Amino acid sequence: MTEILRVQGLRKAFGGVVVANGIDFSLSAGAMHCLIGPNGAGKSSFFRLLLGEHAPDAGTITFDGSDITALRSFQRIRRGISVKFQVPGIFKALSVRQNLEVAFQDHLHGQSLGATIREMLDFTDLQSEEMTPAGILSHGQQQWLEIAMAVGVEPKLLLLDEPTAGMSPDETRKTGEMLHDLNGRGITILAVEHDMAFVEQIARRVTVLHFGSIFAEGTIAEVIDHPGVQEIYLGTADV
Ligand SMILES: Nc1ncnc2c1ncn2[C@@H]1O[C@H](COP(=O)(O)OP(=O)(O)OP(=O)(O)O)[C@@H](O)[C@H]1O
Repeated sequence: MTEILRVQGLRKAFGGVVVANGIDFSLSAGAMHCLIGPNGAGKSSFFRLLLGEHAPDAGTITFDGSDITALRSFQRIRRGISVKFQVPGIFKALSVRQNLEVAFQDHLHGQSLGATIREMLDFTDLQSEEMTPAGILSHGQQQWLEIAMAVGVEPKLLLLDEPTAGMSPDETRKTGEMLHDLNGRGITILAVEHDMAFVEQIARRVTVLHFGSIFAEGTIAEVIDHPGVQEIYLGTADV
């Protein structure tokens, strides 16, 4: 399979805190992959490095065949990387439709803008909430709106930081189905997730990050069976 992402020797420290300690990581195009690890392992920082919000101290990031290490965030987004962070990025006072318009305004215009908004309203089951202020949607609906804002621009790679945090079991299951749908449309997905049932629902392969380093990688069964993985969650393992 074609490789869509390759990270080599990625390193970043904030003073004495090393958030990425020489990460080597790759993703095949079409993958659905989860990144797990204890709190503070560096998962969100890794996303911020991929998106260009943090400049690495060392290492390279190759995306879709090009070295993007020196590119700024907006340039990476234009090349097809989209992200949904943990902190809600919706405008609560604006309607669902206005949120989608804001998210797509740099990429889509006229008929294609209208068509994509309709498609995303259908995809998220938010058709009847089109004019509802986003702030009064349920927590799950707000998360889906944000996913729609991230995917309407047709990314090649979608990064999701804890997409199911705070969701009910039903909302979590539905989110898993949505991600399978997106993956079926050809979008490569990399998700940070704590909920192992959800990881099992969506991921074919899993990478475990610990103290900014890759600790283990494999299928879910391989990772769960890994002797050190249980220990790092209990806080007793060294890298
Ligand atoms: N801008 C920053 N300046 C200083 N320290 C930072 C910065 N960003 C992150 N850190 C620290 O780096 C470490 C990794 O943080 P990060 O948020 O990447 O971990 P995480 O694996 O996503 O954690 P969680 O699962 O709790 O979200 C933490 O100790 C955090 O406090």
